[in-house]
Amino acid sequence: MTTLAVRDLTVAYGRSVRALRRVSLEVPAGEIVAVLGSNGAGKTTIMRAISGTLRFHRAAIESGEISYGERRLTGAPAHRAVAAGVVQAPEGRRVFARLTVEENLRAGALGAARGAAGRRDRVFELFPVLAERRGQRAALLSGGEQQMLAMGRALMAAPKVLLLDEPTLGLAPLMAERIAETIREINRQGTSVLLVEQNAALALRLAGTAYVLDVGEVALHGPAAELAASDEVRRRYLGVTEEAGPLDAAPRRTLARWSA
Ligand SMILES: Nc1ncnc2c1ncn2[C@@H]1O[C@H](COP(=O)(O)OP(=O)(O)OP(=O)(O)O)[C@@H](O)[C@H]1O
Repeated sequence: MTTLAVRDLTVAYGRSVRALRRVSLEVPAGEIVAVLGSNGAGKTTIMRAISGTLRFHRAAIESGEISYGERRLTGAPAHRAVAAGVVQAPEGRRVFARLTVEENLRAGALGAARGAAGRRDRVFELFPVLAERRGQRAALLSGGEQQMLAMGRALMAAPKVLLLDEPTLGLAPLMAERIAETIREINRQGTSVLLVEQNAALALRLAGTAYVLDVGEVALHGPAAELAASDEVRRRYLGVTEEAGPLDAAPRRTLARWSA
């Protein structure tokens, strides 16, 4: 079973902004792993480091390792990560606005042409609305549909590990819920998922394991259900106040701080 592993990763933008400090995390085969944290905590930077896109943001790995099974991905360019099976859905759902849905999907299969038709059919099964709109330009899709297309495009590269950066950002709750269900289904069909989310409640429901980043360091990590029950996570990331009182029926437990 192949694990995506990040070990002691330190990343800096230019010479002065150290965005990650000795971050370690693992995505075991078949799991959904969530990374939570407030603005600027370093969530996007982890994704960029794994997907080999730091260089486009004038950032570099100072120390540490990234590997997928036996393959060392530390500092590798994006195409090597993709070839290893580690694929990120486009950041900020950057679909090709002027291309049709189908053309966008075809673009995602570049480099993985064999079996592309079958994978496209699977994407259409996961997202029936994309099948209905296959001939339509991506610019005409709603925000949620564009997110579906971004995920569909990543799936066209036949990922073993799918990297998702804030897939529910800016979506209405119902649409966010549909995206969440699809992430679960993608995982059920055998793809591991590393999910970065500000929507901690949603991420903790989906994930088996979660990491909380705080100013570039892993502050907590452990089983998602335990994190969801911890006072600190509930207060800081789930918006639950101390005064929630008797109406607040969710289980409350004190969580020991895990070491990173
Ligand atoms: N292109 C960049 N140039 C310089 N500093 C950057 C750049 N991108 C991010 N940073 C800095 O790196 C740190 C981590 O940012 P990052 O975007 O990874 O956090 P994040 O947890 O994804 O936050 P958000 O939820 O706001 O996207 C922040 O201090 C941020 O200001």
